[in-house]
Amino acid sequence: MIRKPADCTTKAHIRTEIDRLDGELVALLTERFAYVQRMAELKTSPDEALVPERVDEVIDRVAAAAKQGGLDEDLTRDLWRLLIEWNIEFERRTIARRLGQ
Ligand SMILES: C=C(O[C@@H]1C=C(C(=O)O)C=C[C@H]1O)C(=O)O
Repeated sequence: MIRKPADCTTKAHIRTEIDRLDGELVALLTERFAYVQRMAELKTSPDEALVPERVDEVIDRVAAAAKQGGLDEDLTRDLWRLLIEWNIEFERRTIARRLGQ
């Protein structure tokens, strides 16, 4: 049974819910990454990996959603910047390898 934060009366209750949510977050990040992998298949040059306007658009959107939901905006920007930088490097490496570069 899922407990809302206010219904948690022990640290164990809270850790159970955090572990549950971490599992869901990893599943979502895995699903997101599958689209990044597909993007790397569609792009034809490592130079296409970084799309600065798109990076800004994604980060601005998640930061606005975080702010609206009460999550720290700067934390969200930092997390997504790290995630996207990693994805861009992944795309660069994957495309370069495919082209034998
Ligand atoms: C997925 C893309 O490739 C890169 C990865 C992004 C992401 O993880 O959201 C965003 C911009 C791109 O630099 C894309 O071009 O949209």
